[in-house]
Amino acid sequence: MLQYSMLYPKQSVSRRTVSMDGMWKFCLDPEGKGTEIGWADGIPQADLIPVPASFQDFYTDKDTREYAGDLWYETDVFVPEEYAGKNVAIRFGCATHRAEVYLNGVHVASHVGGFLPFMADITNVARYNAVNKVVVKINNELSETNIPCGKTKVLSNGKKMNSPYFDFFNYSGLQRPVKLVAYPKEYVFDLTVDHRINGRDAEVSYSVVTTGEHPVEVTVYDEDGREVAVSQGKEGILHIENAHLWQVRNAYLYTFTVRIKDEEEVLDEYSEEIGVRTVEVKGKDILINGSPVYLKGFGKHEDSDIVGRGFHIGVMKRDFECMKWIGANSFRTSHYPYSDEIYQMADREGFLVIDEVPAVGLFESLMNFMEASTGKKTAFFAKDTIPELLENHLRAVEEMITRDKNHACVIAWSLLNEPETTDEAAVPYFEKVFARAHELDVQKRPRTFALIMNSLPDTCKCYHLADVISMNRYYGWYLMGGYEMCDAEAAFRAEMDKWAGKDLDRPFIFTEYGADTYAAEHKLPSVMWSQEYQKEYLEMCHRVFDSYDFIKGEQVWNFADFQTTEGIMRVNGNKKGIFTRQRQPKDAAFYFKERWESLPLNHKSK
Ligand SMILES: O=C(O)[C@H]1O[C@@H](Oc2ccc([N+](=O)[O-])cc2)[C@H](O)[C@@H](O)[C@@H]1O
Repeated sequence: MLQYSMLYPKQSVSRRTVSMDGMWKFCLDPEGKGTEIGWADGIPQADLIPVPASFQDFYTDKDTREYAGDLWYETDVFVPEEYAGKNVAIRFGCATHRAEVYLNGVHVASHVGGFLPFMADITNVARYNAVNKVVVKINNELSETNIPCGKTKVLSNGKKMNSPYFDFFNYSGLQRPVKLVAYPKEYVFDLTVDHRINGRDAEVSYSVVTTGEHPVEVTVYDEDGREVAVSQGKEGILHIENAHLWQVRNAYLYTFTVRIKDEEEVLDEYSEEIGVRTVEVKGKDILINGSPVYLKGFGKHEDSDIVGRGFHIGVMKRDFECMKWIGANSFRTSHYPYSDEIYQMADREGFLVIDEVPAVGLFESLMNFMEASTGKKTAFFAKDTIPELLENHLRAVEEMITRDKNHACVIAWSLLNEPETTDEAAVPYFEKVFARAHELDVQKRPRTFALIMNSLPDTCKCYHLADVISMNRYYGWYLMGGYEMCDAEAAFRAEMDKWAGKDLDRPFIFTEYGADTYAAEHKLPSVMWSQEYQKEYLEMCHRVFDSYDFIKGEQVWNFADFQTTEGIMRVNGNKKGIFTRQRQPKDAAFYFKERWESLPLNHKSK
């Protein structure tokens, strides 16, 4: 069985989960000698550090914050006697960017890719009714053979440094919850659902994978706990009469319970909350339950003070409250799949999510700036690193879709952010990635990728593969900013006119547009970086959006200010937030609230 294909860990009559979050031992390994000198058995001189969290922002010295290389975590976990005879595993929400896991000195798991969960099966290695030592070796170096892309430099003092081909800070470590899980030998390994609406009723086709031959029963309960459908067998169709559909910002979640039965005995039971809805692209529209929607929302990051990219349940709650207040209905998980809990909350709150794989930096340049807008070619897809990169990319697509396929909130897969698309060599690479997503998703959700500034109607070789065309555009910021705004608008319209001329009969959305804004800066008349300029810039973009009927969404960059690599293009972070990093509104937030509360859900469609 695949290590990564797993249902989110939950308790039930047959399953146990115990949180392993808390203070773990932690140390850096700049010489990369830990494995050789036996750290798998236990790490030396360890500091204590919170899990989940990025390690970088706790410390007060730069060498730690900027550290590139191996880092080690260790904790003790008590495995109860009652788990003996079951499958026992440790589930890591993520380990950024690659990990080796040891239990009592024995290697139990490896994982590459920093933003998706994996399991370490410890059934045969664990000591039962005893304390067990868990050691995790993580490496946070960037390369061109793994996503996200970048490189590792060595400075003249011998220290390594990450040099990302993207702007967000390379936060790393055990950034998401870690859980000890126990489940029966014969267990529910996977559940997949697909929805069809039939008048007032819904038909949910499902398939269940188990590790044994005993019969399977699937029961659906409504929000009041009433049984509304039941079906026998590993595959089948659940008929829900008078179905309560999951709607945008008006969610309804049924509980789907899968039971493996031996006569009357329940061998395993697993429940998941699932919204019943359909997603489809038809002509220039994105349809949810057959009705057109206009996306209003954000590109986001998992990013906050102190914990960095670490999952924090309070930050998640505040983000959703801010998004509800402002009248948003959607977000993109730029530039990596987020922690599971965020999709659960989006399901509950009725948000539409564009789920993005960590394929960012597929364009060689320092932080992706400037050069990208000049039309520079880096022949990225012609490099000899491409076969290995593709393999890692395809696996991330597979792990993301496997993890997120049942979430009602997920309405599209974003398969790359701002790759180089001006070279023919990109085409076969894109074809493989797009084909894999289509093949893996039974719901056949629309696939997209975010087009960088120089991916233009006459230069982009890959847009034909996207079911929804997602544009990242910075006219009036990176191009023709400030007093040149009138030319920026003209150039923006000229590009959109060319797209219109192609008559693609497909929806376009804006997945990025934005202007860096210092929350403390006011200026009349405006200058770039002032709050007044951010609003003028946004008004210009919205004038353009509102002029084209095929534009079916706007996700401004970014929800909040976020930490980046330092450099002359960033003032201690990217300041394009509509909210500050502390999640307080800039002036533009009030402007968005007014606009989004007045735009109907079917804006520009009938
Ligand atoms: O710069 C930004 O704020 C954001 O824009 C995007 O990157 C660009 C950078 C420069 C240019 N350009 O020079 O045209 C275009 C795009 C990235 O997707 C995003 O991660 C980043 O934070």
